Amino acid sequence: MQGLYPPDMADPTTPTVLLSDVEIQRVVADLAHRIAPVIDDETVAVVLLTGGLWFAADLTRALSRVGRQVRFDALWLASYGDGQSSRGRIDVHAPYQRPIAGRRVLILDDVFDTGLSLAEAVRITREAGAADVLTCVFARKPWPEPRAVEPDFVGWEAPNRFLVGYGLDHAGTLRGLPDICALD
Ligand SMILES: O=P(O)(O)OC[C@H]1O[C@H](OP(=O)(O)OP(=O)(O)O)[C@H](O)[C@@H]1O
Ligand code: HPA
Repeated sequence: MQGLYPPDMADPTTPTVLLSDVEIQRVVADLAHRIAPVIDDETVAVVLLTGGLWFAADLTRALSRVGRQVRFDALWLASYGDGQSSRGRIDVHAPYQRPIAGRRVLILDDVFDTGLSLAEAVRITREAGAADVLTCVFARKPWPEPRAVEPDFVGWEAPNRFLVGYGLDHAGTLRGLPDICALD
């Protein structure tokens, strides 16, 4: 890929579009309708940085449009580094900014793959004293065995391919693609 977007079909390394930005916004709006009845304005939406940023920005605005003005915080976790498979160890780069003890928390992430990142986020959140922990991922990838924690809300069941765009990166690149694409 030569930095061109939309894709140059003659380039064999061009990411294949799996879900367009228009379809992404439909999925986000649908998630907001499903989530709104189980949260209130005291709920803390928590983005898992870095990849969850784009989804969390869209979902919190979609929630606002259906009447939910959530609080907001971030947890900065990393497990993939620059590779295409999980290192199996989660590094916590930044903890919560504000106390969440006694609050309902809605954890938001771009993709659920091995499930390790979400499980660690849930563990940290419970340990910080949250009253209740809900989880929502934009995309869930298939996995051969049961994962420790399944998300409460899933926007899109993704194929088992390496995804980029809408926050998903390849070694820090391609997060800003408006569509979700497969690189393999
Ligand atoms: O279910 P898992 O196998 O844990 O994979 C999902 C996690 O992997 C990515 O994060 P990454 O560690 O690459 O950091 P990033 O958010 O900076 O991309 C993604 O944003 C999820 O948080
Ligand atoms: O398919 C993926 N793409 C980018 N980052 C990821 N982290 C887990 N799975 C993926």
